[in-house]
Amino acid sequence: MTLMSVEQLTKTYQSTNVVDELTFSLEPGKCVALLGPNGAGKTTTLRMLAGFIKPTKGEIVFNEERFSRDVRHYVGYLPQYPVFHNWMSGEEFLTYVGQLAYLTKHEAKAKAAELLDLVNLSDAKKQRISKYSGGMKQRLGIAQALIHDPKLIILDEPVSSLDPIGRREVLNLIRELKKDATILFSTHILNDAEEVSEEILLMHKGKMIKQGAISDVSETQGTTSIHLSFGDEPKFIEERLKEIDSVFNVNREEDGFIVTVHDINIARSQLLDLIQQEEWELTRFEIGKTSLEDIFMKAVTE
Ligand SMILES: Nc1ncnc2c1ncn2[C@@H]1O[C@H](COP(=O)(O)OP(=O)(O)OP(=O)(O)O)[C@@H](O)[C@H]1O
Repeated sequence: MTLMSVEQLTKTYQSTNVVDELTFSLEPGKCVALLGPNGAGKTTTLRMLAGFIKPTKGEIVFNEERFSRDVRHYVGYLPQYPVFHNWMSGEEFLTYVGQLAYLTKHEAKAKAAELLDLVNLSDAKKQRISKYSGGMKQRLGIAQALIHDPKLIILDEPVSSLDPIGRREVLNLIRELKKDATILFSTHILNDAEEVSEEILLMHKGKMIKQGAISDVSETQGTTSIHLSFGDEPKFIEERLKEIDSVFNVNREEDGFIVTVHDINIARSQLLDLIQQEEWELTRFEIGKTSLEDIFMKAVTE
């Protein structure tokens, strides 16, 4: 079953399609990372999905039905630059937000306590928000997005501006939340995507250039690399390596060679046979997988 499907979603500003015919769907219970460099159109996409701006063209369908109510009933949203009333305490702020979401004061207080516990801020609930660290503010922002028990949680760059401690706190929280929620978050930091999400949507210049499970996306990119170093560089080594049929490419590096190969098992034995036969002094033989970073760089520079 699909939680949300998006078809040909487009936003045009001054005759430029900053979001250009995106089609994808979100499955319930998954954590999906929307990746892309600055200006790719991530924020604009998320704002349309969260119901804050209208698409120029295209369709957003929730739970296989046309929205019967305003999409904001189903979606919790943390903007890239959340604004808080810094003079309030975390507890006061969440109670206030709860009342804005039509909870009674009593319900709002109970919900605030539940959420403060969930985002690990119970100990700081009486502190003014102005005293919170960046990570604490982001966690409060996430709690605010959860006030009406949304089906989908959308987080715009939730960790990009945080120091390593804040980043860790928020990534841990996302990992907790994804146990029983569907999360879509944007980032330009690939490690964050690899760490907590199962799927990626990769955007560039408004277009979707790659999408799918992280494992599939890395595998479909095909090649694997082997880093080789030698004590004394053997003569004609580059030519000799290129002669091997499973070798796809050889690049010279400062400390040896990066050999990209088609089939790692065949390449490993062919390379080791050659090295043994020639008695080359091998000092390093390291297999590397194509990382999400490589895929990203390849996709955005194509
Ligand atoms: N209201 C607007 N009017 C005109 N252009 C806009 C508007 N909002 C966004 N844009 C343009 O749309 C493009 C995509 O912006 P968007 O903020 O969605 O990108 P992003 O991927 O979120 O980037 P970042 O990581 O920098 O936030 C940019 O070129 C931006 O200048």
